[in-house]
Amino acid sequence: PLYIKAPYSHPIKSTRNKVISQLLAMEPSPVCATPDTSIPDGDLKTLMTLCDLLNRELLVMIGWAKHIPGFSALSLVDQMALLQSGWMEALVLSVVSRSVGFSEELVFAENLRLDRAQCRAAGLLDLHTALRHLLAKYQQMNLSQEEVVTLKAMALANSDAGSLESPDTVQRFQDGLHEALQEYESTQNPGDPHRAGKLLMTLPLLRQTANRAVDAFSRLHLEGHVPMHKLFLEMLDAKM
Ligand SMILES: CC(=O)c1ccc(Oc2ccc(O)c(C(C)(C)C)c2)cc1
Repeated sequence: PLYIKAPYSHPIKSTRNKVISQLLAMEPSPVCATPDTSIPDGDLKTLMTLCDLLNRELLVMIGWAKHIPGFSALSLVDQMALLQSGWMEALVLSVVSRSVGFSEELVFAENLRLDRAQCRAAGLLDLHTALRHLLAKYQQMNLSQEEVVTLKAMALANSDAGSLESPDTVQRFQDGLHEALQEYESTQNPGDPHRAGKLLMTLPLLRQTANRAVDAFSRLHLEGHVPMHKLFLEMLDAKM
């Protein structure tokens, strides 16, 4: 196990938690922005770069979900239903967890960080405001990487997709993640018996923030100035 100087000089306890170890192992490395150098710098270029980034993040997420313990036990129909309803929450949680170390910016990618003014210039002020509100909450909580990956999986599992083929199997999927979180917190944060509950109580604001992001993109799409990828539009439609 890795030994680093913790405050009380205990070695970092490697989590025996199989589910969380699997989530950590399968966490995809952050997607990088790939600006199209043929487009001159400007707000439209920023938007198109972000759109391309999001499209690749969606593809990565679909591959990631299969590795969440319990997800593959679902029918393909239910797997797609959870992805279509939970994708925005999972992506929002990713960008928020990447941005916690920054006071003003959103870290969409390591090579694409936008502050409030840049977001406003690109027509994303609503998005920036909504994300920073959620970010403030998570900044206070000082989330571990284990907690981030577990919350992302829970956001997908708990995304309240309509018309599931097998609600019982989804419930068991949720229960497995909940049990993993409980076990993790009881061993890693015994000093705060409410920690697991506090994390679950951030999910309503995550849901609200994701819905605000969906609204912002729907407005952007209706304005029609910026091309959007087909997959993104399909996933956006699934949220309407
Ligand atoms: C024009 C267009 O389609 C578009 C514009 C901005 C945009 O910005 C984002 C990029 C990645 C990303 O992960 C997120 C969320 C965190 C909000 C999901 C937003 C995405 C798509």
